[in-house]
Amino acid sequence: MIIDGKQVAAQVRAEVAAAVKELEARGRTPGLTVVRVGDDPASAVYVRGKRKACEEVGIRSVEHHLPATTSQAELLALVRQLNADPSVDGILVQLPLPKGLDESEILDAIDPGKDVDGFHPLNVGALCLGKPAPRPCTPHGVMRLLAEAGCDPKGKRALVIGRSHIVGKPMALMLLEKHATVTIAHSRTADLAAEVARADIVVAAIGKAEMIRGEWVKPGAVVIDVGMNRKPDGKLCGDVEYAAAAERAAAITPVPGGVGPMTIAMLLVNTVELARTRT
Ligand SMILES: Nc1nc(=O)c2c([nH]1)NC[C@@H]1CN(c3ccc(C(=O)N[C@@H](CCC(=O)O)C(=O)O)cc3)C=[N+]21
Repeated sequence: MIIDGKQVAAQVRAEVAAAVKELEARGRTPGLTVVRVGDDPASAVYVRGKRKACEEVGIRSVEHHLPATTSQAELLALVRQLNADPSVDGILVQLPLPKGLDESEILDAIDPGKDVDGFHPLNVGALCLGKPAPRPCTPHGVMRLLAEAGCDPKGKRALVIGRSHIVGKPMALMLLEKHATVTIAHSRTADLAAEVARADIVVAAIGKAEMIRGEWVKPGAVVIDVGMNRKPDGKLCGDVEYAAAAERAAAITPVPGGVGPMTIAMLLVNTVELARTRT
C-alpha cells in the first residue's frame, strides 16, 4: 500500500478550511507570518508552498523577506515586533538561517504561544511531558499518516533514524506517547541494517539519498520516508530505496508526495489551533 500524502494533506486542509470558517464567523481570521532570511532557493520554494496552502484554506499569510546580511539584533527585533502584534497568531522562522545568525537564540525569542513549529524549548518540554502544545509539523504529519494507514504504534517496535531537533527527537517522543517501543538510530549506530530488520515502523530522517536498503525492511513493516534529497539528475528522492522497500513493506510513503505535503498541512492545523487558543 502506498500512503498518499498529497491526498491525506488535502483532507487535512479541508478540515482546516472548515475550522477557519468557524473562527471567521467569530470575527477572527487566523494569521501566519513567515520570516525568510537570505536567498536559499529551497527555502523560497517551501515558503511559496506554505503561502499557497494558507490562501487555499483562508488563513491570512504574511511573509517578511530579509536580506542575507541581516544582523542577529535586527532579526530579534522583528521577532519581538511580531510577538507583540495581535494580528499574528503564528510565527515561523524558515530554517536554515544564513551562517552567522544564532538559530537557537532566535527560536527562543518566539512567543511560545505563537510558535507554529513547536521548536521553542517550552513547547519541546511540553511535548516531552505529554502536555498540550504545538507539535513540530513534520513528525505531527507522520503520526497522521500512520493513523490513515491504519497503523497503531501501540506495542510496536518503532525505529526513528535521525536525531534532529526538528524531526528525529520529537518523532521519537510522539511514537512513545502512542506506546510504541522506540529506538533512535543515527550516524554512530553500529548495525543499522539489523535495527531496520526488526522494526515494525521505520521513520527515516537522515538526509542521505536511498541509504536505507529495501532488503533490510522487515516484511509487513510500515515505512515513512522523511528524506528530501536531490539526485544528480535533479529528481527528488527519499532516504529509503523506495521500489525495493515497497516490495516488502505493508505500507510506505513516496517522495515526493508523502511526508512533505503533510508538513505544510500540519502547519495550517497548528496555526488554527494557536488562533483558537488566543480567542
Ligand atoms: N521553520 C521551519 N519549519 C519547517 O517546517 C521547515 C523549515 N523551517 N525549513 C525547511 C523544512 C523543509 N520543509 C518542507 C515542507 C514541504 C515540503 C514539500 O511539500 N515537499 C514536496 C515536494 C516539493 C518539491 O517538489 O520540491 C513533497 O515532498 O511532495 C518539503 C519540505 C519544511 N521545513
